Amino acid sequence: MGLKETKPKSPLNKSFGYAFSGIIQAIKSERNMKIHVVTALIVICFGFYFSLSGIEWLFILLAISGTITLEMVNSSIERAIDLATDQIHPLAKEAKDFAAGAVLIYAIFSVIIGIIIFLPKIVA
Ligand SMILES: Nc1ncnc2c1ncn2[C@@H]1O[C@H](COP(=O)(O)OP(=O)(O)OP(=O)(O)O)[C@@H](O)[C@H]1O
Repeated sequence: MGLKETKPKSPLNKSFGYAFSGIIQAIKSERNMKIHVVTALIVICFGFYFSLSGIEWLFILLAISGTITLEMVNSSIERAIDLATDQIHPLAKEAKDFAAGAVLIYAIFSVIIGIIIFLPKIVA
């Protein structure tokens, strides 16, 4: 019998606790997470300064939450691969590079959203 069958399910409050500690641990241990969180706080301050509309906030919050979420998934994929093998393997490389590519695509999309929303307000 594997760990999955023997381990009882965690109560909901404990699961939330694990999730929150995962977020804190990711911010503490990942340089990119720190960059994303600081950038997000700066963008949110700009958002209040420029009194963004509801739709504009929606896009900004989607960009921020999507980037941070993908960065966490990328970091967990990196850890899972490092745990699975310490060998150099083309599949390990692809898995890590695909995950990093996913973050990059969303980050570029987020920068474009930021430019579309903030640039006209800054130049006005
Ligand atoms: N086991 C492996 N086999 C083959 N290539 C690997 C392996 N581990 C890492 N790589 C290559 O090295 C790159 C860097 O891997 P690493 O685990 O150091 O991530 P990183 O880019 O430093 O991540 P971060 O800076 O977010 O911690 C990967 O994107 C991949 O191309």
